[in-house]
Amino acid sequence: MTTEKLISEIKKKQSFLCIGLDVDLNKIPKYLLKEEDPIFAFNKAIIDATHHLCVAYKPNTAFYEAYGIKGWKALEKTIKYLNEKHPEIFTIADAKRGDIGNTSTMYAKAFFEDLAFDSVTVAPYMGKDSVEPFLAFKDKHTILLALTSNQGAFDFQTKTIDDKEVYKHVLETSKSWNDANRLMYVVGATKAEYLADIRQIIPDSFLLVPGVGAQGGNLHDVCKYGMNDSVGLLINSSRGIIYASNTEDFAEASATKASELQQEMALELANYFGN
Ligand SMILES: O=c1ccn([C@@H]2O[C@H](COP(=O)(O)O)[C@@H](O)[C@H]2O)c(=O)[nH]1
Repeated sequence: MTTEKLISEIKKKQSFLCIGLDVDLNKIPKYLLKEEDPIFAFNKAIIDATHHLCVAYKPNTAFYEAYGIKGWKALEKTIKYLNEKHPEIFTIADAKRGDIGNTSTMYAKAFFEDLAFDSVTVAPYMGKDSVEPFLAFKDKHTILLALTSNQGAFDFQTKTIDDKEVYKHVLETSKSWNDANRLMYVVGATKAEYLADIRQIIPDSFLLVPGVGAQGGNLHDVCKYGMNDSVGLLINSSRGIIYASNTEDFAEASATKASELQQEMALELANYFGN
């Protein structure tokens, strides 16, 4: 999907919500466990109930890999369902990959060609030759970890090298790479106070912002410092939406939570764009 199409969907739906499909079989309603594929049954119900409220879905691959072949099959069915039923929705494989060049190419083939995701998250620490194989896929997006939402972000990402924080090196260096116009960046909602500085370096790039909801990040603060003239934000919530209930009303309850966030987002868009 092109960035222009993503922006037009955001404007149409008045939403820049990304719903995280992080399926834990211990947390889904018990009666779904009787289904042949409980993970897909859960995802399908969540997607059917929420697709009009969000512009992106982000399955974190860990939650599928943990269940072996059955989990991977459920991931395949989920992305196929999204691509067939909702091609207007941006899809993110949250896989945090990146390796030497020929290996990165195989990761990119797995997520872009085989599974047909629109984007994949990639760790930047092996450098340019580990990221450019992902960028070589012309109609796809690579989402580079910049400043993550967890406490461990302070272990390396905010440390300084040559008087500059490591996450700033990631932003500045990567924006000169080939096809950098298709780079997006992960910045945690819990790090909203860094967004003004981040926007100085990458004013135009899209940011994937996890950490609203269960991790306590604040949507208004993210918008205040992170929104740009193209909106420039995809704000993710996973547990806060998909586990709103673990009884038969779980899909309806997820739609209620998603709708609350969508309404907040519509207000933020009105504040910024003045309509
Ligand atoms: O910095 C990061 C990068 C990725 N994540 C992932 O996003 C979701 C957040 O889930 P919640 O349940 O809304 O907390 C999850 O898949 C993380 O692995 C992140 O949280 N922070």
